[in-house]
Amino acid sequence: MDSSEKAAATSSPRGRPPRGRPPKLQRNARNGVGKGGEKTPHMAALILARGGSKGIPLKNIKHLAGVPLIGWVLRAAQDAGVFQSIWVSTDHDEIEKVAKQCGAQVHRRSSEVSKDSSTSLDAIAEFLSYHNEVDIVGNIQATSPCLHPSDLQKVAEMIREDGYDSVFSVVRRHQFRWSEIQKGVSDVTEPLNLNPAKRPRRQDWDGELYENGSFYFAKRHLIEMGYLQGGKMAYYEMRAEHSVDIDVDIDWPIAEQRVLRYGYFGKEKLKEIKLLVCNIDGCLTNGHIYVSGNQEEIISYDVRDSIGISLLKKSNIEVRLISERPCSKQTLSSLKLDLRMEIGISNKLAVVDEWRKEMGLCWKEVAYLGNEVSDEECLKKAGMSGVPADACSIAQKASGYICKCNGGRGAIREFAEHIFLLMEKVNSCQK
Ligand SMILES: CC(=O)N[C@H]1[C@H]([C@H](O)[C@H](O)CO)O[C@](OP(=O)(O)OC[C@H]2O[C@@H](n3ccc(N)nc3=O)[C@H](O)[C@@H]2O)(C(=O)O)C[C@@H]1O
Repeated sequence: MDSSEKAAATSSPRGRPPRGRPPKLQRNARNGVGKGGEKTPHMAALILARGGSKGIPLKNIKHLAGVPLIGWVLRAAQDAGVFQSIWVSTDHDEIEKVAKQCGAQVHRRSSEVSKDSSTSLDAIAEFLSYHNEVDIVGNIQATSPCLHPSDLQKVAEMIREDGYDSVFSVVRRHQFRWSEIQKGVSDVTEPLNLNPAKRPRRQDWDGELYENGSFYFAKRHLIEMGYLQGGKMAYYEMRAEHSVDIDVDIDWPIAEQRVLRYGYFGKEKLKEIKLLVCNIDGCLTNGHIYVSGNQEEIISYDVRDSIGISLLKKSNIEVRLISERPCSKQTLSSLKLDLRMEIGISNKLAVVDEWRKEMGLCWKEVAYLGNEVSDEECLKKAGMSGVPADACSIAQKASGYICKCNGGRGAIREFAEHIFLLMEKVNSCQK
């Protein structure tokens, strides 16, 4: 358990009696806690991802730190191990494709619940009307990408064990609020949650709880009555650093930094990278080969990539090249990259495995940049994996990072920077 997970486990969910309109629900047998051998209620994770988004076009699948936005929460949901099914509800073909690549099932929703004016509740209710098997829905918002499986496990327990009907995420803030000055109504402001004569210090004040939009869990009956929050309600308090809400486009770069520092990168702990293996055609080059009259191969590469390679070497990360095609060694050596390479390799996994054993490394210490079907196994095994933006979909699916740059056009340099960023994360966790 890393330090962030440990603190998340100590987050304090506290139940509050419902106030105001939401009705109190009767616990029924179907949603019961499993006494007397009843079947475990079906808890479905549901990520709403419509195609039209206000600020950022196709926001839900835009790459954030190399991963499509929905990919971050899908990974957390999958690794939480508490859901009987994991769904993306969308009205868009491209989002459907990406959701399936990320391992989710897809509910194609109607245009009525995909409008700018449609609420999340409309879309969740529609999903439920098509899925009778689902008893509890965990609506996880892709716009909060720093979610961890441990958060979801805790909430599932609150619903299954403690009998809550609905649980939603909140974050604690220490913010002083002031009333609005409104022309003709009031021309002065008043403190709303502080006494200016006794301004509390941060450590003397518990702050206030705000919905942070990360997730909303609710039982079927509640949603069918038109509520996402109600019945026996509780909140789940998330750590402030995990609480990210991408609302407007200026939130995007902040979220990217946050996710690199505090996001969830999978079950296996990241290790320091010692070797980067890079496929030649389509990663080092753009895949084009020009053949001269005397059968000489001419390839092109990007100087940014050779800079990336020297930066990696300076950081003591060895770089090696591999290729399925018997490329011209003469052409490659004229690039003066001074890298060890193996060409004409039908089984890349066997070669990379040999290399890592020779260097005394485990797979977690190996990074792999590939773009083809023949790279799939290495991408899956490597501690860090990346593909250029124009890699084939099989390689993209197997990879943890999708570059913005194409192969032969800066992808190595970009992947190198991603490795350096993650190395900072590894090192800061070790301190
Ligand atoms: C559960 C709920 O009410 N969510 C609303 C949230 C929530 O109140 C805040 O996050 C709290 O901080 O606010 C909204 O949040 P937003 O518009 O960013 O939507 C959050 C995510 O849900 C998807 N979505 C939303 C509504 C809908 N009918 N279909 C969808 O696919 C979006 O694409 C996005 O990935 C808002 O800003 O108006 C609209 C959302 O509907």
